[in-house]
Amino acid sequence: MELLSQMWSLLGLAHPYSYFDVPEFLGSASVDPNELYRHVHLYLHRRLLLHPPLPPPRLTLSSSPVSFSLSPNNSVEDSFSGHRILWTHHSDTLQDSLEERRSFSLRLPKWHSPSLLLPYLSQLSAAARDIDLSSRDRRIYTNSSASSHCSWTSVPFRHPATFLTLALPPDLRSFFLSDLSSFAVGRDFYARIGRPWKRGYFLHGPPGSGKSSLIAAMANHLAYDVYDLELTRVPHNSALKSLLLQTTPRSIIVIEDIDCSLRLTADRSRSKKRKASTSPPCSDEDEESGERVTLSGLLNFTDGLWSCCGEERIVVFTTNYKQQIDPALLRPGRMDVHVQLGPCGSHVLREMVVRYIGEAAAEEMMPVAERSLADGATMTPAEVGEVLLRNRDAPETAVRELIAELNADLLGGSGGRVD
Ligand SMILES: Nc1ncnc2c1ncn2[C@@H]1O[C@H](COP(=O)(O)OP(=O)(O)OP(=O)(O)O)[C@@H](O)[C@H]1O
Repeated sequence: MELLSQMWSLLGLAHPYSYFDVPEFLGSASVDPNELYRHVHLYLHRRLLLHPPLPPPRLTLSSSPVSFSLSPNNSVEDSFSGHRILWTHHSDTLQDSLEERRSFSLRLPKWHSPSLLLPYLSQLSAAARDIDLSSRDRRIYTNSSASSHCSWTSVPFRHPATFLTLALPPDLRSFFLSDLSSFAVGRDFYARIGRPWKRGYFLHGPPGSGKSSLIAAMANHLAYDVYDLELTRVPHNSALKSLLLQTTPRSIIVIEDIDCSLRLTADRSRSKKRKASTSPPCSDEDEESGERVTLSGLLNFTDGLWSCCGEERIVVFTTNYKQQIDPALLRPGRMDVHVQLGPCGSHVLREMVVRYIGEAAAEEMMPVAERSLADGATMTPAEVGEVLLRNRDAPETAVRELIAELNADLLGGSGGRVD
């Protein structure tokens, strides 16, 4: 690059473009050169796939998806704010060594380069992060046995639930879509207000009301990994901290059935009794002996000092029995969003019937079903799904069975709401 610039000045010509050794140029800015290199690589790869230049770059065919690669000294064009931008791939072999050094050089119009470079690179990094998110293989982790060294094991996460496949009351669906999306782009907001970039959801409702499916839809919507934390396998608070430290950003940490994971309420009431007697505040015996996970350990995990290691994380607690949860876990400021899921309302029921057996069946059954629902009949989405699934090739039977089950159950119910 330097050589090229010198050639232009030797020839006495006004050099129309500026070349940048990007990491050097950004030396004073807080940019990680390795991360930037990776972003440039991802971005150019996607660009080559979408806009192959002429003559086309080398095409690599293998069992994995088709991919283009840019041979050394070849360039790929981009544009930004109406200006032409050129990336060139370089590959040099170091003297006295077989090691190959690869780099990209960026060429920008000279007179605009100071104002273009940083906005262009930050746009490129944002695009690369999106590509990264949408293409990476996501995983679901679970904590392994209750040995003193707790760790996570994982498998690929391929749950099919999304906010399109789940039947939800429209206001709940739009609440989740906008709440999750604004969380995902909230880095600057959380930094500005001085809070860790995390969000807590507390989902409660009867078995089969869709709590796990909703978590899967959240993870799919954000393209996050899932850490399914089995508290009964965590031997003590230090192990809980260690597990937390091992989680990665852009993840959802889930504790299902929090009411039966631990006897947290019992811990709490014992602790209260102790406080009323002679023990000093917070002197939880279990915590002192370090023998098990306590309520205070869990609270520290959700919103204490340890909660802010790592960023862009969502914590979800679920329970079938909200009344059995210690109020300390639910007090304002602890879990940001409380959502009650329940038996199907008429909207959810209709949506499920349409999706499983078609519009005509829904038209036929909804007037009768709505009367039963108004009279207090309840069925959870899981119960409705079961009837529809086993009769998916016989819509008339499905309708008949659903109406019969609704009439057999005349208790009250809602369809789900944000508390
Ligand atoms: N809103 C929904 N739309 C479509 N199907 C649903 C919905 N909610 C639940 N289901 C179906 O019901 C079944 C059970 O759902 P899920 O496991 O999410 O419920 P849950 O509330 O987590 O139950 P549990 O408390 O027993 O763990 C799943 O097969 C799921 O596909």
